[in-house]
Amino acid sequence: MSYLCIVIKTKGNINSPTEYKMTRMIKFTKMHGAGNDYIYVDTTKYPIESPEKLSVIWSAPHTGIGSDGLVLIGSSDKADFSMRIFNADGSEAKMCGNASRCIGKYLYEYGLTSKPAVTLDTLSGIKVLKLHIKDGKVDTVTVDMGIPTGMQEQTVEADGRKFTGTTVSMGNPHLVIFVDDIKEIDLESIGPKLENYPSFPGRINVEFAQILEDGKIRMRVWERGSGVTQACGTGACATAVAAALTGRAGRSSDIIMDGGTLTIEWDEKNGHVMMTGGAVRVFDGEIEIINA
Ligand SMILES: N[C@@H](CCC[C@H](N)C(=O)O)C(=O)O
Repeated sequence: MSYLCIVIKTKGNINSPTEYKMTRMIKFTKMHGAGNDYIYVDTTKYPIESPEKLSVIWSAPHTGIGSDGLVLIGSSDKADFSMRIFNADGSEAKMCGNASRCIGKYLYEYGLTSKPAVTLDTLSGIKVLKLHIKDGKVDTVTVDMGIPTGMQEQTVEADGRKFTGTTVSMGNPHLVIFVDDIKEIDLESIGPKLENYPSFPGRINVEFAQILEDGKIRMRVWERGSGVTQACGTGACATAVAAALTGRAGRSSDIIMDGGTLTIEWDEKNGHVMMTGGAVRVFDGEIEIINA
């Protein structure tokens, strides 16, 4: 396991001894789910006051730790633990599929729980995580992502092209667009235009997807508040739902993203979407913040 110590001055002056007295070390863990990487902080031990600001500073690739955002693990009076998720631009989202699996691994492997099923309080309700354990480690996690809502056909225009997609909310909003050849899509150019499209005043996550010959689904994502990421758990669920609704796939799909594959099952009986995939701890670190 690697260990990293980074000092980032968020405010203050090297010549000011008073401000130096106000520094604090925060332990964090960098984790990824299918390449979607976040900085995880256990706020029961390391309370954080301005996560919106820290997410921007810490997520920066060259001057920070580098990540798609910041995830806070906390206590809850409604569930075993709580999760808050901040994008790299500091905006807070209601739900994060990849982070919920990583939290399952974090809680079990750092001894915060010994239960194979954990409840997680999120801004999008309580989620149940089922930990699949192999040789004492969390191998994969299945998350009950709840019932999708807001499914509607939506036509949008960007870079002189018209696209018709399906909106799906998995607690956070997604627009899923199926295309014949995903390689033709310039995501860096089209993504921000659709994220900020006038029809979506709260902005939106955008997925481009292609049905492959073997029935699996190749998907690339532009995430609201973080840009192109290697994977999006809620986006994978939204893609599977959109594919099933439009007759492109059945109720179970493998969604292949840039950083890995997630298996999504949309239960016909109760309408819940179940997401299964891996979670990886990259390294632990310590970072200094100056509260002045
Ligand atoms: N990567 C996430 C979703 C993170 C939040 C999203 N960018 C939003 O603003 O809604 C996932 O794995 O679900």
